[in-house]
Amino acid sequence: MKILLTRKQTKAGNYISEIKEADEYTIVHEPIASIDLMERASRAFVSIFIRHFPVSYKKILVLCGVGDNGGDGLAIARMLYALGYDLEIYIINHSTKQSANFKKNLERLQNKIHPVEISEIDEIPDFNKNDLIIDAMLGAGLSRPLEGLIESTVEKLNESEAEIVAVDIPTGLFADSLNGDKDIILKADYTITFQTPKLAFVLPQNGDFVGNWEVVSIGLHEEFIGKLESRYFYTDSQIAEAFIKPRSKFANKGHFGHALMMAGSYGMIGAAVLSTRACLRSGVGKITVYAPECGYAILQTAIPEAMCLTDANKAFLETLPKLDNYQAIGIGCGIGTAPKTAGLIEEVLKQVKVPIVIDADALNIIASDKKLLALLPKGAVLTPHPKEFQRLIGKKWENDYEKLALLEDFAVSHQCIVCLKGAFTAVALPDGTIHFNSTGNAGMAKGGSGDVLTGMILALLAQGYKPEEAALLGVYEHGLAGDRAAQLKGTTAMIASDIIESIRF
Ligand SMILES: NC(=O)C1=CN([C@@H]2O[C@H](COP(=O)(O)OP(=O)(O)OC[C@H]3O[C@@H](n4cnc5c(N)ncnc54)[C@H](OP(=O)(O)O)[C@@H]3O)[C@@H](O)[C@H]2O)[C@H](O)CC1
Ligand SMILES: [K+]
Repeated sequence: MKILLTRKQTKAGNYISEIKEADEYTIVHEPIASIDLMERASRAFVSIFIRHFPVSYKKILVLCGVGDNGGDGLAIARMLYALGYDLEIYIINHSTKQSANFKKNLERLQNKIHPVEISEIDEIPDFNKNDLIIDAMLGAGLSRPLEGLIESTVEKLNESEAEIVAVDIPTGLFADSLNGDKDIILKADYTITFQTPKLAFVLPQNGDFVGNWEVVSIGLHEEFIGKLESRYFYTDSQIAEAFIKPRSKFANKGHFGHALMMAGSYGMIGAAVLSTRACLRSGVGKITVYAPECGYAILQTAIPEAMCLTDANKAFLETLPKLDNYQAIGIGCGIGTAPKTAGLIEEVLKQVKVPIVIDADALNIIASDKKLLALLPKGAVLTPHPKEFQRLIGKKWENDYEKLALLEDFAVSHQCIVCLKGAFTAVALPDGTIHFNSTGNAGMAKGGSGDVLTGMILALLAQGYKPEEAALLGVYEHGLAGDRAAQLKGTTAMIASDIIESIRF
């Protein structure tokens, strides 16, 4: 799914809103009247809302601004009222310019519900934990940080224990540009957003404001959206599943590649076990794990399906094995950063001729000797967590938007694929696009999860998936396996081995 922007810089240097353009195109070419598009959006919101909140759940306060977000609020209130919900409407008079759709929806209330107008700070009602707030104050039209009446309303809401559902975007949050440190932004518990995820929603710094969010289609013109030149994407099930290659009935193990996993050191053989097992669970034909000698008995016992080659060194990897017989190579999980291991990494980078996935200490080794960056093969898949990525680029970022710019820059300049791990793992491709992952959960923020991902990506590379596909599909399936594991064990209890046991292809 494309992530459409409300503030996109054109080649000429000015800014446009892709969402507004898609809106206008839909209105003219579907065709549909603007007020009917709002009706459709509001109905779509309600269809999701009623799944989460039954009629007698809580008293609902619908807080409306006077633009189209407020118009949505009025239409949503009318629809929920007709379904029997107990609600009050408050209009926050932040401006004297009411939008045409807002006015029309005010008329459509037909005196059935009488909105309370709020024009002064002392008229803002009290909010408490038995209230369910629908935030329709401001959405995609936010043009400056909050101030005055609307800022005070949001402050009061944030201090209350009321439960909050935002319409489209929590009030005060810029959809795809940086808020100031001191900006007041509504802390929503849920956000139901229209048509496209907003870039702000996938950035960790905004997690407190957006809460759990869901996208609902409002039927904007697909062909128009298809033609937009987007830089940001959201990997949903439709995109990920389209990559999956079916296994032919007459296939044999030779069709699915022979992978080499170079992993482990004394005290970290577990990383070799996890990554190798995850690789096997992800469809590889054969795997050889190359580990220091101390890992031999452990690996042969723990993973009978894998072949094991050992380095002469007992404790860490030192000597380059033959790389000829493999379709893909994985390197880095638990290898440590001994100087001799660093020498091995340099040799691998110089000699590798097949797709490669590089993780953990292999990345740290590259980061500590920047000349190795020049040896990164085109199309290499790198799987750093944020600290490892900071070491690679040699600097810290001030905010998540700067992080995205650095990520894009790195992937383009090194022509490689970077999977920056975290909630909504960001996969940057050599063409400069960034693809945020839709699966996964906080239970995966534990030792070993990254080793599992490396193994999964290695398996896909060995099976002949293009590096871009292997990264996007691997990250998606890894998160999905994590979500299944969380259902079985809970996010606190689940461990990396549970993720492996939940891989399903
Ligand atoms: N395609 C879609 O997704 C659709 C979305 N819909 C809904 O429409 C809103 C966007 O509506 P819009 O009218 O463009 O914008 P808002 O309602 O968010 O706000 C506009 C008004 O707010 C004023 N404004 C802006 N910033 C501030 C501020 N910091 N403090 C106070 N007031 C502010 C702005 O005034 P100006 O002075 O800047 O002119 C406007 O008056 C979208 O979010 C969806 O909810 C449609 O329903 C269907 C299609
Ligand atoms: K809102």
